[in-house]
Amino acid sequence: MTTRKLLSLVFVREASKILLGYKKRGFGQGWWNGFGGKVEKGETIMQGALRELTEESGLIGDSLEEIGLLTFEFEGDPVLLEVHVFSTTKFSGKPEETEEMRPAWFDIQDIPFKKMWSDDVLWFPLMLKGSKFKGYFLFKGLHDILKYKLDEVDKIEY
Ligand SMILES: COc1nc(N)nc2c1ncn2[C@H]1C[C@H](O)[C@@H](COP(=O)(O)OP(=O)(O)OP(=O)(O)O)O1
Repeated sequence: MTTRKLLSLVFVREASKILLGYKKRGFGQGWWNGFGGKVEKGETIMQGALRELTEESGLIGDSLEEIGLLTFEFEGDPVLLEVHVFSTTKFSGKPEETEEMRPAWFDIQDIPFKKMWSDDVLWFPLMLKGSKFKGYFLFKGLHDILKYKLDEVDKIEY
């Protein structure tokens, strides 16, 4: 029987730059990603996204927009990851290194895809051009994508 784990993933944008965090520990350690994590009991996905953004980057987000819904399956693992992707250009504070993440701004022409999850190179172009998207990815191990489906959508519907 499969179960679903809810997670958030937040990207902060400014002009032609995007803020990524280098994951220092845990799932995705050693790779650059947005900021996010598990949605906790009693909080909405949006509340979880805002909390994780602050915990991992020191920034306080404002007006997060949900832009993507990604489902990840890992071969042999009955737990599906349902990752809700958010974007914002509105925030306060300064990015600071935390126990979990080291933030850095990247030009959108210079995103370090070789040091990121292998699905990112497939859906980032949709995010960067301002589209909303839904995707499913089946992984073998942590690197290889066996199959995937990715669609641009008008609206994120659950
Ligand atoms: C499998 O492909 C993935 N690609 C991308 N780009 N991001 C992913 C993928 N799988 C998971 N993620 C994101 C979703 C979350 O933002 C983080 C994982 O969060 P984590 O497991 O670290 O959650 P926390 O609540 O922060 O964990 P702690 O228990 O360490 O606090 O990666």
